[in-house]
Amino acid sequence: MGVAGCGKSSLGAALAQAEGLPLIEGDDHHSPASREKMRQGIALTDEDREGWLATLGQLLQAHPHGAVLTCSSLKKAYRDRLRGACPGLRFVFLEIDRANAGQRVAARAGTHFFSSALVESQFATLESPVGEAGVLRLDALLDLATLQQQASAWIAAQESA
Ligand SMILES: Nc1ncnc2c1ncn2[C@@H]1O[C@H](COP(=O)(O)OP(=O)(O)OP(=O)(O)O)[C@@H](O)[C@H]1O
Ligand SMILES: O=C(O)[C@H](O)[C@@H](O)[C@H](O)[C@H](O)CO
Repeated sequence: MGVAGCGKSSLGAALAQAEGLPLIEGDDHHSPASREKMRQGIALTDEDREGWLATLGQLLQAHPHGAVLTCSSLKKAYRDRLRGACPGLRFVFLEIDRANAGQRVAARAGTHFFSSALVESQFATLESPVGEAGVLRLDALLDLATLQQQASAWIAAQESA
């Protein structure tokens, strides 16, 4: 979880591969209307995210042996919604600052639907999950291999506890 550009898709893919788990790419499940809004630089509302979160919850339930989901999960209510669908769900929070997120999103502007004009609204919407149970905060500026190792070590530690 985290704002646009924090590295959800990159870490999600690496973690799914390392853990031998299926990957659910949250961005693939936004409605066409939501994708168009984001392309135009219009931030999604709670209402826009409602059906999307319901779909993601159903996808988690369809993978009872586990899965890696990439999902911005910006507000506590969104995370609680997913926890409701999938008890035991844990979150890896990729924390990044505005400048670096803005740079990353701008750098891929030609190939990705997300408008860089929206980065500020992502930070305005973000409610930090730090302090909630089952959350690992990672520094999104670390290299991908290190992030994957830290996330895998956390998962292993929780499973042996
Ligand atoms: N750990 C990292 N170090 C350096 N660059 C990274 C790292 N993780 C991702 N990136 C780069 O940052 C950009 C955004 O990454 P990615 O698409 O994984 O983020 P995201 O959070 O899934 O973004 P979005 O949700 O907006 O698609 C990509 O160009 C990616 O290559
Ligand atoms: O809740 C949201 O506003 C969205 O999920 C965004 O975070 C983007 O889809 C994503 O980060 C861009 O790829």
